[in-house]
Amino acid sequence: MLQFSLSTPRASAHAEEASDRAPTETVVNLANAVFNCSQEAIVVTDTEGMVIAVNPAFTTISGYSALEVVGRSMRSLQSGRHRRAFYRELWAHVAEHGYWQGEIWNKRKNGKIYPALLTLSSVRDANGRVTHFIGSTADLSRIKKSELELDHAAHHDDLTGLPNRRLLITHLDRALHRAVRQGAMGAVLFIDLDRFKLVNDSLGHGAGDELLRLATRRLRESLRSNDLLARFGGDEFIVLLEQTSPEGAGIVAQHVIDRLTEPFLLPAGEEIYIGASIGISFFPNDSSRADELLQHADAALYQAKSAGRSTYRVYSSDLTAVANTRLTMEAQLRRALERDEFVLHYQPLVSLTTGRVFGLEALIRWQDPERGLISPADFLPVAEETGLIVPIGNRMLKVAAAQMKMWRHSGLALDLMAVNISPRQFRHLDFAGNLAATLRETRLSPELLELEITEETLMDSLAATRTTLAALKSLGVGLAVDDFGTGYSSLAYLKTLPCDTLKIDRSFVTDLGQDPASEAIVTAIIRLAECLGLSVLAEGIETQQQRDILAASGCHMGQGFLFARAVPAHEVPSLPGLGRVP
Ligand SMILES: Nc1nc2c(ncn2[C@@H]2O[C@H](COP(=O)(O)O[C@H]3[C@@H](O)[C@H](n4cnc5c(=O)[nH]c(N)nc54)O[C@@H]3COP(=O)(O)O)[C@@H](O)[C@H]2O)c(=O)[nH]1
Repeated sequence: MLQFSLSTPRASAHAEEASDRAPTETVVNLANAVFNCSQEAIVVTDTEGMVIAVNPAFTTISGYSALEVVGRSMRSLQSGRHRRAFYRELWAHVAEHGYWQGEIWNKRKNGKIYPALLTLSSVRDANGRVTHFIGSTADLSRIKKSELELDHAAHHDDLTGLPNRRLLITHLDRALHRAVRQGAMGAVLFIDLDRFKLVNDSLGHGAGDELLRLATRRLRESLRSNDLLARFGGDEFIVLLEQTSPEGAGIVAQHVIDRLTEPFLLPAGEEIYIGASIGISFFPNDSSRADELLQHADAALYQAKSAGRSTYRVYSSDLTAVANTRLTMEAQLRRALERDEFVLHYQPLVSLTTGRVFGLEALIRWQDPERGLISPADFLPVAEETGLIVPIGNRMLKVAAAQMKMWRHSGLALDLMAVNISPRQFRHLDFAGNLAATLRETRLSPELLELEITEETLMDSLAATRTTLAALKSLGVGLAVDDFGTGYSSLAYLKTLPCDTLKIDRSFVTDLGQDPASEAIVTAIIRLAECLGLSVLAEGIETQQQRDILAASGCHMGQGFLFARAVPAHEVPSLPGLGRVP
């Protein structure tokens, strides 16, 4: 162990003070202990920079033993990363202030360069003459590594490793400046995975995460190495293309869609089909602000989704108006939900042979205080798109169940309350639990409630549908396939679902008596229902002729304007054909 006694003026003064209280030998021993036990590398040089002593921490950090460096010039230990001017300034500071502190690059014996915090002090004798220099360095490699890791974590997405929204904005800002400077065109592609939420909701978040990783890989493979791919959040990705053209961006968008439309094989063996919709905005033409460009691409994405998904759309200024309307509508729907402005109207379900009203279909309306009664076609698409349909639908389910309970209690001869369930509501993880709570709260017998689920929703994700239907069925409610005939039902699959009723879509009923093809389809649906042991009900009956054809073909239940339009709750007790329990 090297022995070294500190002898700076301050140290001397302290030593003298201390000598009044403790023997000088003790102070020297303490100084030795500090020198030898310090975790910082300490190097003592003479005024020419020749190393006189180093402590054990120096050996640990640098890899040099004391024997290897003592007697050598400090210069031989420099990293070579700093210019001469840097050292000139450093020594000038030491000369003026007696010390210098700052970050510096050092070199280990194995040649590796590492960052260190150096404190360099001059040591003066009793006459104020500089006798030595002491350099004390703390190795900053670990701290720097943590800083880098933290920086990476703050700017990248954990799951996919892609740049996150923050880093994207930084890149987009720079790309915008470059485009303006160079007079070039760039594009922002806003990508949303189609049907991703369905996978997440039905197969769980683990499967969803895996799908996002696989999708990321495909996206990377679809792009050039200098295109930026970022995860914007959830199932949304952004691609930033520089030096491109409308044709070029269109080709990239189509290629991305094609690649994401190919099936994905999850590790658990499920084969998943998703696809993607893309909105494109161009810079600097559409905007020279990053946030606006993203908004524009998002508006175009909305158009792509509305156009049937798995396609792309390019932003045009008219889209801003459309997006604004959608945003306004979303805010209005939220407020309407808070203020309880959604109401149900009820359309009678009628026996085609006797004309008796045996049930009701609950149909939502928005009672806006200023605009009056708003039809579901005008607000349900936005409610579905934004997910607001879940709380709205659940509220309506509860209102319908409570109302049915009350009407039954008051003696109305009603055997069925049919309620429409939206695709998103049906796929929501908590749907069956919510329904169970509604049945408990309203104390309605479950067999009096029938859930109408469209054929399209049922055919969307077969495995998940089966699980949800089984959960609903176990609660004892009835299940009807709504708009039957408009989807692409696999009859083999339909046979295995626990459904009770097929509702023939209005489009086939409308043409009855005029179009033999519609008559043939309706007859086929009625026969199919018979074979599957299901009830059949025809929607949209408007004429006596339609009613007669349906009844003659074996369909004995129906609804439509011929009998009654949907009416507010207070009109239900006086509906013609609605009896009372004797
Ligand atoms: N998720 C939910 N969806 C709902 C809810 N309430 C309604 N809806 C869906 O909105 C769509 C439009 O509904 P609406 O404007 O109420 O139209 C219904 C009937 O008024 C209409 N109908 C009934 N008979 C006739 C007829 O003879 N002619 C004619 N032109 N239209 C008629 O059909 C609609 C009922 O359709 P269906 O549900 O398929 O039985 C509609 O798709 C509703 O499903 C809700 O609470 N939640």
